[in-house]
Amino acid sequence: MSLAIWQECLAQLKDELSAGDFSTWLRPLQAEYDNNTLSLYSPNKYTSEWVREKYMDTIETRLQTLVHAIDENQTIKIRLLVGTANATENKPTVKAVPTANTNQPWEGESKSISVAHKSNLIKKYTFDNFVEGKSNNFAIATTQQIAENPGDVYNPLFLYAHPGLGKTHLLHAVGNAIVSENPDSKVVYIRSERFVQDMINSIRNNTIEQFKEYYASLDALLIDDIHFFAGKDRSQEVLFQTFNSMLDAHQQVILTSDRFPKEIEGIDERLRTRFGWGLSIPIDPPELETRVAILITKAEERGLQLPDDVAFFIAKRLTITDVRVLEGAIANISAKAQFTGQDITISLVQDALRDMLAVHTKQTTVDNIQKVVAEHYRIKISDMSSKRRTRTVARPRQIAMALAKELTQHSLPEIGEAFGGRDHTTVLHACRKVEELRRENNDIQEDYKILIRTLSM
Ligand SMILES: Nc1ncnc2c1ncn2[C@@H]1O[C@H](COP(=O)(O)OP(=O)(O)OP(=O)(O)O)[C@@H](O)[C@H]1O
Repeated sequence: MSLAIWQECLAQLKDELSAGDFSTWLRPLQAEYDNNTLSLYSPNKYTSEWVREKYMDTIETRLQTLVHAIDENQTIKIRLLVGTANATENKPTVKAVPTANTNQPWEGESKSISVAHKSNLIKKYTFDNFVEGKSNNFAIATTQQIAENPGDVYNPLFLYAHPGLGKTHLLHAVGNAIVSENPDSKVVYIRSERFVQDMINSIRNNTIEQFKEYYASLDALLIDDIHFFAGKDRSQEVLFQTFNSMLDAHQQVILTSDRFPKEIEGIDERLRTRFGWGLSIPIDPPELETRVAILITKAEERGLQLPDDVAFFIAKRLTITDVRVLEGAIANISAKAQFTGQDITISLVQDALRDMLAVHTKQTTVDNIQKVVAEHYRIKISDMSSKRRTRTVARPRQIAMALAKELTQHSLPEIGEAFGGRDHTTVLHACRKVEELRRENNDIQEDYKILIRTLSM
């Protein structure tokens, strides 16, 4: 057995826990496997206590099930420690559960815990708990139409977005909606890695025809993270055949990727063209109001009441492009509030999110915004403060002012001051102008999004 068993366990828990809980508590654990012992290292005592209290039982049960699937007569020890792999502070807690034979291969094992032959739909991801905003309303409207008429309206549908903007959530939401409308329909969600792995196993076991038949029998196939196919020629060929026969038979296919179909490198031209045959829709990073709504919704899901001013406080500071960061923030706040028994106030939030906010504030100073925008438009930083009014300089300056307004806490007069002592009305005018330009001019809208992304990383 190898560390793969822990990875499989993590992959399962990732589907079950909220992304915030997963990335706050489980992702930071470092694992080490040696001599039939799985050691999990948490970065600090606080995380260790939380993991022990909330997740240890689940982790053990999960590992036990995985191990039993291979061999019922083995045992493994699980230790939860504070520290990193080679420098621990605490005495370990040792717990024993049955496990696999150490010499037994895990990867590619024909007994591997394949999930291809079930829907894999995660019930918690629905349209109801997907917060709508300008950044995603087109994607929501389209997927809802598909849910009502799978196979008929937009086929295939291609959703693309940066990580953490809700592609997976929407895929499950469509799947759940189709099944709830028609419980007999066969809908399958599958990650591309799993599709490839199942295909390899089928080739190895001489069951590729059954593999193809299985996909031919579905009403809807939801394939996540299609960029994973890059460079995997044989898998692309099988995907291409599967895809073609499904589209010909009006079976719904929805695919997601982190980029526009034509931009996925390492994918055969025929396949890329086919991806683009239906509709390709982006999901953009959530704007301020949507971030606020997401924070409030995620808090409600934990039974927490997040006051509006606190939600705005967080959303203005965490101008992220990955919603998991917002979920992580809520997980931290929730833990802090539970531990201390305090109400959720801005001061509690400042305390709970100290590190997160510090990292973020460092990046979103007006100076940094000016630097990043100047570099983007290849103008001098000094032109951010100069009196020059030619458009090549004035436009980027206005964009930088609008970004400063959106991403920092500075007032209009303070921003004006930072841009060569300009009046606050000039800043206000710049913000309005940029808003108008973003609506009317796609290039500016794209530039603006790229800049926000750069400044949020
Ligand atoms: N608009 C939204 N409303 C509510 N939750 C959201 C929204 N957007 C994203 N999320 C949440 O953020 C987390 C990450 O979303 P998801 O896994 O769907 O992203 P993704 O685009 O598939 O990311 P990746 O490319 O890394 O797989 C999920 O828990 C999801 O519920």
